[in-house]
Amino acid sequence: MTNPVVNKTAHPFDKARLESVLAHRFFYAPAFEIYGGIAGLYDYGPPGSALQSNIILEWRKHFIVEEHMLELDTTIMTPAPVFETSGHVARFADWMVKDIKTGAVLRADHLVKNVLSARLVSNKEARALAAQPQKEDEKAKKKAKKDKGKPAPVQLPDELAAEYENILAQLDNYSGPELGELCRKYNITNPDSGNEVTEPQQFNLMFASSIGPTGQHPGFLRPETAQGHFLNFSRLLDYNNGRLPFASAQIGRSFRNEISPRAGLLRVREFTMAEIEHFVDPEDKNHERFAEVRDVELDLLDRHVQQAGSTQVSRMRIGDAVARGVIANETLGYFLARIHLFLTKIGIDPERLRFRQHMANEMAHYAADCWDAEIENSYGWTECVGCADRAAYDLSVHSKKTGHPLVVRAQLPEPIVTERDVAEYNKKALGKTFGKDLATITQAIDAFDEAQMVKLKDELSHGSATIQSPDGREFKLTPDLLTIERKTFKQSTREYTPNVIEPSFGLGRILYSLLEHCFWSREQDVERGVLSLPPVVAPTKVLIVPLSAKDEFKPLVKEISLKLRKAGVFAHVDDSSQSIGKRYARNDELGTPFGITVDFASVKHHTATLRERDTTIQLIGPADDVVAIVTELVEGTIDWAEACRRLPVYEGVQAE
Ligand SMILES: Nc1ncnc2c1ncn2[C@@H]1O[C@H](COP(=O)(O)OP(=O)(O)OP(=O)(O)O)[C@@H](O)[C@H]1O
Repeated sequence: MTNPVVNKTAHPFDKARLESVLAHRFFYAPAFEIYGGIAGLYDYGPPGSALQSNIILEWRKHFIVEEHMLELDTTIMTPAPVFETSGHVARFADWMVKDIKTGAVLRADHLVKNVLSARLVSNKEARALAAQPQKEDEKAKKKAKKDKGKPAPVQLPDELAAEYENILAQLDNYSGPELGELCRKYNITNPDSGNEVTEPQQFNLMFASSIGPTGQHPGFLRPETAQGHFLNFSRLLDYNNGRLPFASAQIGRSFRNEISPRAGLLRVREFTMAEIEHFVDPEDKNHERFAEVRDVELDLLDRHVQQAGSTQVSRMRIGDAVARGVIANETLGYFLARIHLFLTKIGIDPERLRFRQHMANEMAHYAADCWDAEIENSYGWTECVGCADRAAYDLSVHSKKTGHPLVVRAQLPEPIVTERDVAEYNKKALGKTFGKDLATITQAIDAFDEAQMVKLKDELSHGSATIQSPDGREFKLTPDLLTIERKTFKQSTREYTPNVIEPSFGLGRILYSLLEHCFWSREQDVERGVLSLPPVVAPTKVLIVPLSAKDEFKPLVKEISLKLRKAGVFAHVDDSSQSIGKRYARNDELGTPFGITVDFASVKHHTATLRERDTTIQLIGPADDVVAIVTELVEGTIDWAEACRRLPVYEGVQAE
């Protein structure tokens, strides 16, 4: 028997139904609800927390354990100078506009996107309507009734629709003033009120605070975990025996004062991130394990395609994408492939996953290349993981600011021997002639390049030379004060600032997209929602269902529970008075992949039935075999088809 096929597309995805399941089963809910709630803050309930923990567990295995990454847990509260140096105080901002009458605040790029997308949808509807002969049948009447009060769709001229498509394809490439121009040019107003909006202004997204009772030390809640990695670079390097490349990893909370958080978990003000900083030699960005992922195929949307106004992806092997220069280097390509493998392993639909390259204006000025893993959900394509080659920016700025060298000293395989002219000073004579300007003179000469040194040597050989200090003063030098000698230098180490490749995951966005991708309704009953979460992330792996709460079932239920616990399988006993069918239905909504039923026959023969969530097929076997098989299913060492080969199908009816 192969894996039985389940028709998950029998009913179109029903978002309202999913939302009701998520609220009803308490996956997550608005925080502080009984105080009226605050936009962008959510609490996770038992299944949501367990799902997030399981995603994190898998993330740790897939990245930290598999790649020997150095795990960190750095502070959230950060003194202001850190973010002044990193550029966040000046630049970690979004463009916002205000409704000129109501004062309502909107994010400028989201406003343009929402209004133009809505106009394109309306245009499509109008064209479809114009192409159809007007029918007065029951269906048309019903639709007219449903649409009552809705504005009639508006058809756009072809060129205007094409302009809108082009703008939307490269929306992230516009600056604030350009977004303002778009609002004026295309008459974009606040959709809630119809009022005009102000010119875009920058709004910094960091939550400001102060550290200590005096208020003397301003601080911020971190908007990402990255700075904690950079500031600890020297210690990490030391921990790694001074060797590169290596990666640090951190899972923790970040905070962003988003302008108008909407779209549930997709745009919140406090969220969990999982970030990796992979430190690499700028002269060698090849990756030791690249061959392992060379054949992984990704849907890529490169910047040239977007800048030409298209969103057409190309499916490419990661090996080819790096070889053709579509992706800047092997290390970046390696991580894109590993991100793809992780997301699909936890249940993201590969057909709804793409990698979009940042356009020129969108990318930070220091970044060498940047790709976002975007997942399609009912809100559209959503960035869930950013993956950037940040070059040497972060380590360089912190090192410059603090004077602490954040560099690597690598032993060269062969020492480099060079010859150069250097100044030999007669410091006694120089001090006598120039007094406290001695240091100014020697520093100016030591900073000379080769050509300047040759010129100085030549002039001195003719009797005297005049040099200029950085503050513009001139000093006349003679051969008794200094000579220029040719010297040989041997360099056996190389000092450099590493480059950083940074994959940065937002767990809430991944978790929500996963819930959408896994949700469907049973063909025979639209009310019966199912979350087909893979066992690896499912909150509960096995539901144990005795026929009733009667004492006679208890010993076997206890025995099976204990054996599963010993095997490390998270199981839950439901001995409530509801029918078995209802108990299974509840657990289908919670995403529990397997059920073990204990009935009178089980007690008598020491057997149990094993039910699979998606197919609802039940197998029967000795209780110990069922425990062993379900353990393997949960660990992913066998699939359901293999379980069906090992145990006979149960033909009874008790469970559904
Ligand atoms: N407000 C938010 N709510 C939830 N997740 C977020 C939020 N902002 C960022 N993330 C997550 O953190 C990841 C890395 O953050 P990054 O700074 O690259 O996002 P961003 O480019 O600022 O996102 P956006 O453009 O959508 O605001 C994102 O890919 C996303 O998964």
